[in-house]
Amino acid sequence: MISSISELIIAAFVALIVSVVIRYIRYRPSDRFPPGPPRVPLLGSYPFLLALNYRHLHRAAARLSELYRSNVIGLHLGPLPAVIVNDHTLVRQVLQRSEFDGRPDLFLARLRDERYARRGIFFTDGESWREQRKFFLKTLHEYGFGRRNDTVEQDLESGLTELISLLKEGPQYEHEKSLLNEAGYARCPQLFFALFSNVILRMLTASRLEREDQAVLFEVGANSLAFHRQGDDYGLALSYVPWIRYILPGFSRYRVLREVNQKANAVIRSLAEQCEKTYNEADIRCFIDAYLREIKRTGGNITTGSDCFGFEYDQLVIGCADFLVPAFSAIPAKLGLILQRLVTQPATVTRMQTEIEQSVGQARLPRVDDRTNLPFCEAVIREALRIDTLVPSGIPHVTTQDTELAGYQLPKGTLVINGLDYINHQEDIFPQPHEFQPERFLDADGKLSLEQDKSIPFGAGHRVCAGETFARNALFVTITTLVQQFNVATELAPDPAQHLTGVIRTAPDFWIKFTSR
Ligand code: HEM
Repeated sequence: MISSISELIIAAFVALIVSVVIRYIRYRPSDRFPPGPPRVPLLGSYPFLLALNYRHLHRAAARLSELYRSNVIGLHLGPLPAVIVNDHTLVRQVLQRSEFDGRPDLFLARLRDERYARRGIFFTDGESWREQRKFFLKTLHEYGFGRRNDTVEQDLESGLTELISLLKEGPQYEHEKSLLNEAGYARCPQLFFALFSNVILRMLTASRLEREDQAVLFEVGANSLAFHRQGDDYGLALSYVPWIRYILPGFSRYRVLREVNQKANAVIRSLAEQCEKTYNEADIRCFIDAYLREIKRTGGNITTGSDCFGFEYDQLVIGCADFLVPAFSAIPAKLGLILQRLVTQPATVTRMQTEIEQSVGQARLPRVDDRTNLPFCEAVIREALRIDTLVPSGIPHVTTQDTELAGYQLPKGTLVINGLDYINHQEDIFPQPHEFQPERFLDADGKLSLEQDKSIPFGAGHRVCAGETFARNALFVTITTLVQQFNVATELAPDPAQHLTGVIRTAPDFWIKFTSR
């Protein structure tokens, strides 16, 4: 009798546990939450994504859209409810509606800061983000960021002249030796580490580094690229279960990520200290001076470590990193992807060269102003930005209130992943989406048609990429200069299927031959 009662209790207990586990696994925040995979304790739906495609989570997400026949997928990343939006119209809505302007609190972002606080522009939100983004953009704009500006364009041209000399005459300094091999092939994307960071450096500090002093730029560039490559589309499991760093410091990639960020921050800190030493209220020379003035004005020099912040030193460091890191690695990575497309498209290169010949000639290098005169070259870069979307899943947003999307209910705090790579290959908008066709952005007269370019490589709305204009100008001037001066070839035909997905898409390091024309 006793034993049958205890068996009954055990059976009831097991049934209870099983039902709790099933309810946990199948949990949805509401009946109107989008369809999607179940979740497991701690990691949420991460293991299902990894099982579908552990190298490229945006492709796993595309597969989920097929499996659930839905362009909005509901799931959990760690404990957080999340949706993946794989539809052009809906992504536009997300980017335009202010209740989607939040950023999730990711540990990947926190580990960039000395005190693990949320700092910078990329990964912050609310009033602090709004105030800081406005200040950074307005002040950097004064120093030429994101607009036509003679100093910026001269700096770009100086950098390109140094690059041409390196490619034509070979390395002159120790740090340049690893950029070219004995057969004269150049290493990509490392070749471009100094080019754009040096331009941003002038805006931040009022001076650029001469060619002989640029070793530090190549070092920080390598760290920035490592940061971008070590992440994944959604910020790694480490972002959602930060304590796994104590158990698996290597596997979770905590150690390497923390280290590369600390190295980059140390360089920025020393730049800020140099500006501080010669700071003169009556002579504001650069962005860092302007920021230091703001720190003094608001009395905010003491770094609080709290998530609400104003003008303070740590914010200066991470905020500057938000502009330097993409200049170090996002634009070089994108250049690598464009060059890989060009080496397999000789007819495209010839057409670009003819256009440059007719409009610019050989006597001078192409300039930002030429963007309107070289519609085919501009279309090539736009097509490259579309086909190899640099940030395949955008940067995650988060809902700041309960809301709905396409009839689905999303609670406040839902992570929103914009499938930028998915929508930039949406067949109804970009016919033959996997074909490289710059002509898709030209009208019948061969003029660039912005209306026909519905791609969204930089996001849009309030959180649109803060460096879009700078990046577009930099890519245009660099690619047209290289094509004007050189023919390009690689030993092995590059294969887009080999691309790596971290925070951004990169081609694995490769060697490219620039032959003078
Ligand atoms: C080809 C190059 C680049 C591409 C494709 C790109 C793309 C993007 C994308 C997709 C986002 C996220 C938008 C969103 O949250 O919806 C972003 C954000 C951002 N980008 Fe870029 N980016 C590039 C280069 C740059 C450069 C060169 C800079 C600075 C010098 C920069 C600075 C930023 C900043 C600060 C944000 C965060 C904006 C915010 O959250 O308010 N980016 N970028």
